[in-house]
Amino acid sequence: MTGLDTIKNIAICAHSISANLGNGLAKQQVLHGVSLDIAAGQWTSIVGPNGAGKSTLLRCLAGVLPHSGTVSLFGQPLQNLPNRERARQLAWLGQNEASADDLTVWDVAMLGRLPHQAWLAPPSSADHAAVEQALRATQAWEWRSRPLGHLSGGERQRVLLARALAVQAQVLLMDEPLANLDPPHQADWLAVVQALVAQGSTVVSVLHEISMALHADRMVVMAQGRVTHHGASNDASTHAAVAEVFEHRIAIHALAGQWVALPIMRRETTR
Ligand SMILES: Nc1ncnc2c1ncn2[C@@H]1O[C@H](COP(=O)(O)OP(=O)(O)OP(=O)(O)O)[C@@H](O)[C@H]1O
Repeated sequence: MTGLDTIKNIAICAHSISANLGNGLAKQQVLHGVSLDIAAGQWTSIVGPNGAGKSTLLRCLAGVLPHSGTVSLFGQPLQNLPNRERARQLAWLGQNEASADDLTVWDVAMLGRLPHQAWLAPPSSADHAAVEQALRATQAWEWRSRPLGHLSGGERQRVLLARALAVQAQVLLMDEPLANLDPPHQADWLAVVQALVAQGSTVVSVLHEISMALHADRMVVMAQGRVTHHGASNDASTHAAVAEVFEHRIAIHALAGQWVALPIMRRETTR
C-alpha cells in the first residue's frame, strides 16, 4: 500500500516490473515483479544496499531498459508515448553518464532542449533562457564556454544536472546525482530539488547518502531486486525498513531538526 489513491496523484505507476541483465549463462533476473506508485509533485528517494536493483528499477521507470510489466506516466503507458513527448515529460540524469568531452558546457546543457526543438531549427529564446537558468541553478554558468572534458568530476556532474534541469520536464529521474559533489554542492542540489518540488515537479532519485535521502517526501527501500518498503521518509516504519536492508549497520537519529543516518562499526568479537 502506498497511500496514493487517485490517478492524478500518481506520476509514475509501475506494475509487475521484472528485468534481466547480462547475456547467455551470465544472464540473471535483477528485478522480481516490482509494483510501485510514485507520487506526483513529491520527491521520492530509492535506497538500498549495493546490487539491490535501484539503478535497474530507475532505468525501467525511465523506459531506457527492456523489462516485462508496465510503466505508466500520468496514466499513459510509456510505450504509447512518442519518444519526443516522453523526453519532454521525463528528464533523466544517469550514473557515470558519457557525454561528448569536446562540447562546451553551454552546448551540453542545450542538449536538454532537443525534445523541444524542431528538426534543424536553431535554439529559441525559450531554449536560451532555460539553459541559462539551469546553468545558474547548478553554479555552472561561469564555465559555459569551457569544454566539458576540462572539468573535474563534480563540476561535470553539475553540468549534467543542468542538462537535465534544462528539459523543464514534469518528472526528473536521477541516479546517484550527488556523485563527486562536495558537501556545499550537495546542499545546493537539495535546494534545487526542493524548489522543483515546490513548483509541482516530481523527482525520483537513487541515493547512497541516506541522510540526504531522508530529506525526501517518500522513500522506496529495496533489497535483492524487490521493494521491501515504501513510505514517508519521516515515518518510523520507513526508518526501520532502511535499517533492516542495511543489516542494522546504520542508525537513524534526529539531529538539529533533521534525520541523520550514521554508519555502525562492526563490533569486534573477543575470545
Ligand atoms: N550488465 C549486467 N549484467 C549482469 N548483471 C548486472 C549487470 N548490471 C548490473 N547487474 C547486476 O544487477 C544487480 C542490480 O544492479 P543495480 O545496478 O541495479 O543495483 P544498485 O542497487 O543500483 O547497486 P549500487 O548501489 O551498487 O549502484 C546487481 O547484482 C548487479 O551485479
